[in-house]
Amino acid sequence: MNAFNVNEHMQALGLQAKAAAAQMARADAAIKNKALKALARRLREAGPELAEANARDIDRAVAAGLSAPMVDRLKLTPKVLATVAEGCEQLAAMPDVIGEIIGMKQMPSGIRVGQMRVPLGVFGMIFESRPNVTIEAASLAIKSGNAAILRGGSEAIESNKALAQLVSESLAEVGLPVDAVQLVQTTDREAVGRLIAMPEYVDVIIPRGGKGLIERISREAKVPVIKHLDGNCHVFVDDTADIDMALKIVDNAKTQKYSPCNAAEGLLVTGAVAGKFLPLIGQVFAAKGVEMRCDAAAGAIVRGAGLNAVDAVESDWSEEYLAAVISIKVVKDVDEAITHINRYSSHHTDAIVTRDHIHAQRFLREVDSASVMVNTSTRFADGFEFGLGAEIGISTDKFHARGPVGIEGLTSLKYVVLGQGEVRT
Ligand SMILES: NC(=O)C1=CN([C@@H]2O[C@H](COP(=O)(O)OP(=O)(O)OC[C@H]3O[C@@H](n4cnc5c(N)ncnc54)[C@H](OP(=O)(O)O)[C@@H]3O)[C@@H](O)[C@H]2O)C=CC1
Ligand SMILES: N[C@@H](CCC(=O)OP(=O)(O)O)C(=O)O
Repeated sequence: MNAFNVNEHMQALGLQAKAAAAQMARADAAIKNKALKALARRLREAGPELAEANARDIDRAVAAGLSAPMVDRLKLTPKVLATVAEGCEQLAAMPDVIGEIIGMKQMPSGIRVGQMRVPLGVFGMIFESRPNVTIEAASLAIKSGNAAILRGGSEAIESNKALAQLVSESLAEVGLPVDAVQLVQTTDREAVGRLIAMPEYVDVIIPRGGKGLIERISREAKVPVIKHLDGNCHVFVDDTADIDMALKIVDNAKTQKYSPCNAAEGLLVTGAVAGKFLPLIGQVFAAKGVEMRCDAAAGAIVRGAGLNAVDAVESDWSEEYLAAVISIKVVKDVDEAITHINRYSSHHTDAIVTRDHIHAQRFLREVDSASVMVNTSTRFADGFEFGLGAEIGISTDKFHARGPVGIEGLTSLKYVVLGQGEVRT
């Protein structure tokens, strides 16, 4: 048997994706929607092959000593499958934006100028070991008329192969090219190196992951990149905050799930309310086993309430724990909070809890993050929650797409010009 050749494999995926992209770009909206509904049906009716593939991934992850939240992220429970199936159906029900022409205006020369929404072409996506993302990316690729080459996390390879099979069957069922969504069949990271350096086939790369991934992409990518990076998200409790509301929000932002990029990793509290708020949230955290890494002022209050605190070091302010740990700092006012966030946050999502309209407005304008929130939890930074139907991920880039990326983020606008024989003088 021939040895698996990564280079040849990636070359083949690229070539096939390019051909499929042309067909997807002109595919009828009704056919794409039919494929999405077929995929939803297959996910709901998935047989033992999928469950067995997922069990193999989970067993391997447990044996390798992966943390509980990371193993959790791998699981294709009936609820996860129902949610992704529902996501496909919701996308099918959404209007098709491909081919839409907007802003048509008559110019003094007589020509009419507008913009048409078109797919990006082929996107390559590298993402974490969360198999539901395979379906979210596949369904968004179909709806937006793109072709996708997907490289999921190595811990999820078996589940991803089984899911990719369902996607292929759904595309084939409605007569769309099966190569519109392809999964990289190896966990060899050399494949990532190839995927990000094939400008002849790939129009854009969407990396979704932590710093190591991004360093490699920034060094080696030869195609445009929409970065979906780490989330060092903050909640700032202002001096006029409703304390009960702040408790609910901070608790949810930190503890509802520890592994997502939109979970809070830093808590900032103004000195005016720290004495009241920190003992209360400290009790909530202590009961849930959340380690509190505090600056001197916060530590004194937390310890004064009879709770444990760890002294924060400089690196804690930039840390994305993805675990039951939070950094806590007492700040003087909204200015210090904004300065701290702009210096240490990963520019993903940050929230203020306040009753002061001016402070809320300043936070929204001055915090330089993809999503800025008032009186709610950072956990809401999500395409589904923002009404996009589904999401490719949360872009921490400023260009092309920022924040949760849905259908429109996978498209661009080209100019269309309609004339009646006008020429330029
Ligand atoms: N902004 C967003 O939308 C999201 C961001 N994230 C972020 O992702 C991180 C958590 O996921 P985690 O699994 O730890 O992320 P990693 O960055 O470790 O892995 C993500 C993907 O990148 C690959 N990868 C990582 N490093 C390299 C490299 N040097 N060369 C080639 N491929 C590489 C991994 O492959 P392999 O399996 O081989 O390790 C995996 O497929 C957090 O920082 C989180 O915030 C997560 C979800 C959404
Ligand atoms: N938008 C998603 C975030 C997804 C996410 O960050 O995933 P992961 O880091 O793999 O746990 C949500 O809140 O559900």
